[in-house]
Amino acid sequence: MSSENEQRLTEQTRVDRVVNTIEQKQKVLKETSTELKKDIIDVRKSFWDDVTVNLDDPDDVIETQASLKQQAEFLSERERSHGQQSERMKTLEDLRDSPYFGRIDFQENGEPQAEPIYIGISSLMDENDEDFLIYDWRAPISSMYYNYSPGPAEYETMDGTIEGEITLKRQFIIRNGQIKGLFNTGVTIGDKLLQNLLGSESSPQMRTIVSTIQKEQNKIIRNERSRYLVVQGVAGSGKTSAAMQRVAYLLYAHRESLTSENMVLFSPNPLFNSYVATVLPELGEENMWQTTYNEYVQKELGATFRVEDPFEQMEWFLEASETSADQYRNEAVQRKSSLAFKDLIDKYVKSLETDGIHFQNVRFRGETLIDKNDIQTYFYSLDGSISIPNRMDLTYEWLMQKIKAVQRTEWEKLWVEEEIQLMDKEDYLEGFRKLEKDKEFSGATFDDFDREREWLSKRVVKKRLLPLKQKIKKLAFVNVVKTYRDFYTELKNDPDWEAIAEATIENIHKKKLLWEDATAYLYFLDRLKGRRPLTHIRHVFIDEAQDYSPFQFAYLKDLFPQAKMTLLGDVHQSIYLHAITNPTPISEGQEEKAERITLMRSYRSTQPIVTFTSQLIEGGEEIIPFTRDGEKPAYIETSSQQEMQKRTLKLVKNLFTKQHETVAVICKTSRESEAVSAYLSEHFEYVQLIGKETHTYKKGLVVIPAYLAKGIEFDAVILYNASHTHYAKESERNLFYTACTRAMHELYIISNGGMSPLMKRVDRNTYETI
Ligand SMILES: Nc1ncnc2c1ncn2[C@@H]1O[C@H](COP(=O)(O)OP(=O)(O)OP(=O)(O)O)[C@@H](O)[C@H]1O
Repeated sequence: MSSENEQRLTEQTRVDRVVNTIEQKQKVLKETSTELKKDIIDVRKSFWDDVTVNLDDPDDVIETQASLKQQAEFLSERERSHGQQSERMKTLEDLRDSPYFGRIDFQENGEPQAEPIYIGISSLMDENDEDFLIYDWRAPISSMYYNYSPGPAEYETMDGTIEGEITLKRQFIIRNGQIKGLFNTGVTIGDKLLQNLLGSESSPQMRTIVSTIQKEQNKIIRNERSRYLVVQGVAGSGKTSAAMQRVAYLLYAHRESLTSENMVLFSPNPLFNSYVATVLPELGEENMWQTTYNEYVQKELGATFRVEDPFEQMEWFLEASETSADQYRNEAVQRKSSLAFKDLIDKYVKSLETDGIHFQNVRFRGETLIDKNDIQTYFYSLDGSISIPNRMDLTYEWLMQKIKAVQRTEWEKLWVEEEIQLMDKEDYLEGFRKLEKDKEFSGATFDDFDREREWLSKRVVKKRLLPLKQKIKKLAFVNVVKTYRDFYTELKNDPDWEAIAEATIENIHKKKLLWEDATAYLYFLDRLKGRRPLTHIRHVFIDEAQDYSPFQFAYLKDLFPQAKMTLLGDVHQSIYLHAITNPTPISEGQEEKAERITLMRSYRSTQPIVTFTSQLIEGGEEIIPFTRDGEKPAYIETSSQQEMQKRTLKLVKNLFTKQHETVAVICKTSRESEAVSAYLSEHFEYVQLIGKETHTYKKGLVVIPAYLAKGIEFDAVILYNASHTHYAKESERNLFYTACTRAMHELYIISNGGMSPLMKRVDRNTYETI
């Protein structure tokens, strides 16, 4: 038998043993889980039997509450354990299928021999719970698997650095408990496992990469030091993948103190959110709070304004002309995203410390209860050294006192009597019952009709005043919009700002806020009313961070003051107007305290595709393609819209004969996507048109605007209408590049008329013309 076969046999015997242990453990777990489940059902059934309910006097009520609480805690503790057992069961099931993917033999200095360390998605102890059969990929010792080739190696533990030598490094593909592939890696890693994975077809759901994490990516995943970790990585370099595995790593490494509730991920759009949502559950971890910056902004401001979203701004930009209105807006976007603009707001807010904040009348039933001028006078009578938000809180308390006084006089008014008359029977009865109960508790007697009336009147007033009190609590008595408008009225005096300020004021009048104004307004609002920072969040992940303006990033830093931040992006994929020529949070030198990691190796696309796409951008020659063969990208020129559509149709048909899972036709705008989708729908049963609200997509044909394709990937991409008139502007280069880099295996570029100037510097030998 060849030594290779021998190796395989020995390893398979070990796999069999491990699978056996897993099955044993599953059996035990199943038994305890069944018992626990039975327990839970019993507790639920007999819940009230074990609770002493006695409401006779206040002491009894407290005792009853305590007894209820105890019983509920007992139940939820059981349920939690049951939940954990189900999780473990699922992990064991995954391990049974594929127990591990790696092995290193490590000889610690001073030890007589090397110990084999097997690495999988979760740890597993042997039958006696003494030795590790599998180490979790996140365990300190496992870091060597990712960081070293055979030779000297070390890893960090709580007690210091352990040094030694790796004498063997082996990769496995195990499916269904059977070894399908086994590769020993030498000093130079010819990563066969990675080769294998990258060659496979795409999926509408992101995959985990734990078995093939690369050294550079591992630095991102296990980084513990930095307050701000900035990753600049070329398209397809595994930034998002690294971010997701980093979340899993942190949850494991700090499992005593960190849960998924302490983390948030900002994604570029809802589609992306669902694209990555399967990674953590696959790794046995819970998903964190996933949102988009737009979602956050809309939630905060949607009740006050119709806030434009970033995609609308993008559509405007893509179709913008040379008119002066468009030019002004372009200029406004650049200015309003800058930190200099934030400083202007700060300066204005400073002036508001002494004068200028507008307030609203506090009104009740159509009448002014407290005049806005009185509120303003009160506010500015407070000590000027107290911050504006704190003075707002004091004003709130003052207003509540006033409301209390109103409450005392209002109940005698006629409307209250009328409302009691109109009370429907249910309400009346409910009030009456409550009254009876109050009587019981207080021992009071309400024998006469008047006393009952008084009690009901007070209730009516209290109920009616509740919404007003709630509004006051939210500081609705501050007229933020008007105060903000004044800011622009002042700016208008500056000739440089006049046109922009005028246009903004007009929008504010219409209750409209453009995307470039949203952060500025939100920031202004917070400076006036104060916002409680989200201190429970300890890790913030910002994907596609190049799309955030310096102002937006500064806002997020204020919102999450206790958090470490991981920013992932690619300067060449900055597609938003504010970011194309200005610095972004991932540009060099933007965040002084940041640690930067640069990823230059691209994994997504075949070598010919990377060779092609890297010529589209400045400095692209430094991108290192992962060696994976494939067809050269193809350029197709047509002479009419109709022909372009027909050729696209033919291409799609042809691509699906090649067993691709996902084929995307990437258009420039949503309007174009709609038209292409309508055309293709005449010939295909299932065409998925992706819009800004789309949350998921399935395998098959996808038509998508380029700016929504950020972060995701497809087996084959057809870049639609890459004509010289359609992708004409230099400012669209990044969008063009982003679209092309979505392709994993095949890329086609189709145009109507001449080729886009953005392709002019691409070497003709690196693509086919068909
Ligand atoms: N170490 C790895 N092992 C296996 N696959 C990897 C690895 N790193 C990246 N990939 C694969 O490469 C592709 C691109 O990864 P990912 O989407 O994380 O890159 P990205 O840098 O976020 O890309 P972009 O900026 O272009 O959106 C994915 O299919 C991912 O699974």
